[in-house]
Amino acid sequence: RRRLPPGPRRLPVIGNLHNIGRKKNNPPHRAFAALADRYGPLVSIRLGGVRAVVASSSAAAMEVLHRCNGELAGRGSVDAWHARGHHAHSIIALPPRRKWRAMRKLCAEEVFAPRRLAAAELRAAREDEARELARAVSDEVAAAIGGSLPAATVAVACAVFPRVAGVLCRSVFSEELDAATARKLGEVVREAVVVAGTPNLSDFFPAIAAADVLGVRRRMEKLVGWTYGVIDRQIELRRRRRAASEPRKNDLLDATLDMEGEVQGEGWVMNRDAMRGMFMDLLVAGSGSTTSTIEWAMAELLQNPGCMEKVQEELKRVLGARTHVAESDISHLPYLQAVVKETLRLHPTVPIGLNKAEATVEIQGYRIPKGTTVYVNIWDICRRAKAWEDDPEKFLPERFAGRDVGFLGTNFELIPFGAGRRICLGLPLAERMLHLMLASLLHGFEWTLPDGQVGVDMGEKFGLVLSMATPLRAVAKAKQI
Ligand code: HEM
Repeated sequence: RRRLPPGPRRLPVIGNLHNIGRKKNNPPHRAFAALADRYGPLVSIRLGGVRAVVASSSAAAMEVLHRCNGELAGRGSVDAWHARGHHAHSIIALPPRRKWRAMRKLCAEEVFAPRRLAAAELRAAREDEARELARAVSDEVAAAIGGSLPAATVAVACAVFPRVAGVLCRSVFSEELDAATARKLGEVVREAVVVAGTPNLSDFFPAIAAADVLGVRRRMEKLVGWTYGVIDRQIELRRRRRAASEPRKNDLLDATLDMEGEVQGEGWVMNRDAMRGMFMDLLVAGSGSTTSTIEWAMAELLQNPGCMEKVQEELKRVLGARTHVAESDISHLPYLQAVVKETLRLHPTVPIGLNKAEATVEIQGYRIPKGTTVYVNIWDICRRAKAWEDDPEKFLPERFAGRDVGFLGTNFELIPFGAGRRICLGLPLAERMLHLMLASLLHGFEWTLPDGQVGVDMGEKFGLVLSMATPLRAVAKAKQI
């Protein structure tokens, strides 16, 4: 008999909103995991006026992101993305039709294609930003020693964010941001991912979305407006340079300006709004998730001194007397790669995938009607999958030794970047930045917890990006290489 997946009892009007609420210590990915414990890998819920299904096993994820992906690659609606009409030009928010395809293709060709990533100037930019990260920490250590302290206490995400933003801006605009703008962008991104990711009444009761009861859209408008301002300045700068016949940069910005004003099919035009939408997605989606992953990795290593020692020994062995890490080193650093995989497994910074059924499909014998929001609980799958039954909650990079399990979207027990048609667009760049920046932090310094601190607060701050609730501060001491 065709039927919906099982699920908890619904209350009038709110449905199951009380099951995912805004309760502290019970963010949606954990609340969904609790429902999966009780009802199985496919759970039916109703969130206000929205019918939804949560997929929480690698087998269910494979159905959603592979077998039925043609029908399930739609995007659930997030009202915050409507701020300043951003959703109409956002790769993240657009339905999987021609405009979304064209924008993805353009970014893939101009930024993320192997040929572009291998270009000498872009590789140099990434290595340069990783060196800058080490230099910024060194400066803090030197200042502490100058002030007669033996080492510096570093706010890890604050040190990493400007360098990640630097890579993104250099990859997209061939420009760096000045220090003040990079710092402010860090604050804006941190706020935007929480504002846009927190459960919002407007998402569950679309009929009253225009009232913006919780003020989410209004808050988002300010953040989007500020980021558009940064993007507009880059566009204007390039326009002036092109008008002055300066040499082309042949980057994504040049490619979009070449297309400006042209009708691209389905009636959409490459104009300033389309550029703003596309560039903002790359800056915001790329910077927050990458920075938080590096911060989680450092937090895990600080609490697992054996792993810290092992990864630093590997770096020392492979790099020898060299002080800086090159991208070509990464393939010789299998333990570092395992540390990154294990971090992404335990702390996938995009914890929940947000799909929408564009047609009715059948999954594991259940019927998923057209229009259903299909959540993929990436966080739960990465901890629950049978493949991790050997203490899945433990940080254990060794579990990857001799195992051909990657995060490229083919092993459904490890899908921190999603899979299928909407797999993370920035994956190839994220992968490079994660290894390079983490290696730079680990190779140059001894890291410990601040004096008197026992353990790290691993509490999570839920949003579009799952970050550390208490930003990590760690003590860096220059290392003899
Ligand atoms: C550790 C870093 C990152 C993680 C864990 C991550 C994870 C994800 C995930 C899970 C998705 C959703 C996939 C789905 O809907 O099924 C996604 C989408 C996306 N990511 Fe990433 N991401 C990271 C870095 C980046 C970077 C560096 C960029 C760009 C510079 C980027 C750009 C995007 C975009 C544009 C999308 C939307 C794709 C679409 O809807 O078609 N991400 N990412």
